[in-house]
Amino acid sequence: MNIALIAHDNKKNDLVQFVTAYKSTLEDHTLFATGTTGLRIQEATKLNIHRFQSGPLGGDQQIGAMIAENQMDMIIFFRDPLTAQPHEPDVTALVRLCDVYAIPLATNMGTAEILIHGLERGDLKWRTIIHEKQGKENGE
Ligand SMILES: O=C(CO)COP(=O)(O)O
Repeated sequence: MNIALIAHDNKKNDLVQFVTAYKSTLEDHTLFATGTTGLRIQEATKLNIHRFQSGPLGGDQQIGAMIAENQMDMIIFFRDPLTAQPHEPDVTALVRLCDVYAIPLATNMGTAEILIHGLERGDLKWRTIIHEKQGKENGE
């Protein structure tokens, strides 16, 4: 599965802690992140992560583009609900695209726990079917 990891500044420590706790699950997947979040996670866990631009510089939009191509299977995005973000429209657009494409999205640790356990027990297998269907439509 392709999984995106994103956290606003006040939530980065929480996400690093979360990814460290579930490293053995997450290392079986292809991980993506916005710039600073990805760096923090890489430094702490040594996981292999494809890093996009920092959020305010377009990282959320780059992840959104992958969603629009149906190439992102799950998003863990620890948002900071108490701090205004200069790129709030990008954040809103990312969340919206998750709804457009029915992509599982956790915006806090409580939901992220549930998504990870769902991932571990195969609840996201339907995404593989979507990818296979998409491949057939593209003649692959
Ligand atoms: O701002 C972000 C998400 O909206 C996260 O970006 P960084 O990971 O670069 O801090």
